[in-house]
Amino acid sequence: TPIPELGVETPQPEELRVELNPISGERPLTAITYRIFQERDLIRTFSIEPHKLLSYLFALEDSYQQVPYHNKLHRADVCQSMHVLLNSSGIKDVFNEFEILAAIFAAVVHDVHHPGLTNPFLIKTKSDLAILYNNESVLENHHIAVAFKLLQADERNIFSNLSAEQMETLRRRVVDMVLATDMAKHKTLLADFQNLLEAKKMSGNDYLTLESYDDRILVLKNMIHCADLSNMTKPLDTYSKWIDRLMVEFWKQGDAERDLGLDISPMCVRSPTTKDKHQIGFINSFVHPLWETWGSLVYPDANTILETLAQNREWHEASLAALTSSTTD
Ligand SMILES: COc1ccc(-c2ccn(C[C@@H](O)CN3CCOCC3)n2)cc1OC1CCCC1
Repeated sequence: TPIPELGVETPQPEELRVELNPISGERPLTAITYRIFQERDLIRTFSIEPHKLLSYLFALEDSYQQVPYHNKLHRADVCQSMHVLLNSSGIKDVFNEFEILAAIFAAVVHDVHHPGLTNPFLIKTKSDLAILYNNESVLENHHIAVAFKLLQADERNIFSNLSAEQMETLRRRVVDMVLATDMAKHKTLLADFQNLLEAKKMSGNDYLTLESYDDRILVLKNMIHCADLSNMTKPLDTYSKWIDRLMVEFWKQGDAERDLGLDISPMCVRSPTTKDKHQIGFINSFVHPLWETWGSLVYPDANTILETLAQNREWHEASLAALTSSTTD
């Protein structure tokens, strides 16, 4: 039976549509994720009970701390970006529905209940989370634990119709992908990705064939990492809104560091040039190398993304030049 467009059968679709509209405004994560699950037919394929999916997504939306950037909007953004990346040319037929379920789920839970603080801050302040996770991928471990804890309630267990073995593999994939969003893993993750693509190029196949679990999850790890670092590849007006949110979050951490008599993290210093300088540095060090590698995998699908990334970097360089010239006048 086809899944009704609004998720549930109703004799008054118009009234329900009116009801649901404000939800998509207040509940962007639920609206986007539910739609993606529907479009990818995941609800039917895995016999997910719609009311359980809504309960779980509502719980995810409500399980967050009031932080300006790492909140449900960012999660919705990463989920939507993941949805698009999964359709990239050259890989759209590579992954099966189990991997797609795991990838969308990982994106939607990847930073649930984020405190708006960085791993280094949590570690140097000897926070409960750092003690609990022994300084190792502290936030990422927390997000995974919260995501699976929420699943334990029967009315939220969207995977109740998966076999034990299917659930075990899904959990493994989700843990692997969310842990891969830890920036501390970036260099290794990208190097492994580049080695894989080099090896595939040597094999001469003009399309990607991925046999082992390790190769397949390596591409998915880089995909969620790309989705997580996709703000800089978006049109400038969207990108600059993300920057403003993130800077408020980082400046608040900087204030906490000062109040605690700790060194203020470089990115958390309130100064007009901080924004541009660090964006340029972050794009050069992390974002461009990653997206350039992704672009070689899905060539030519990411060309527009790479052009937008270059334009955004130039915008920062121009505003930095304007700022520094005005201050030196
Ligand atoms: C719009 O600008 C940015 C947008 C995003 C990021 C950024 C940094 C790390 N990440 C990824 C983590 O948040 C991964 N999280 C951790 C917690 O666990 C889950 C996964 N994202 C950095 C950005 O700018 C830089 C920082 C200040 C200036 C340059």
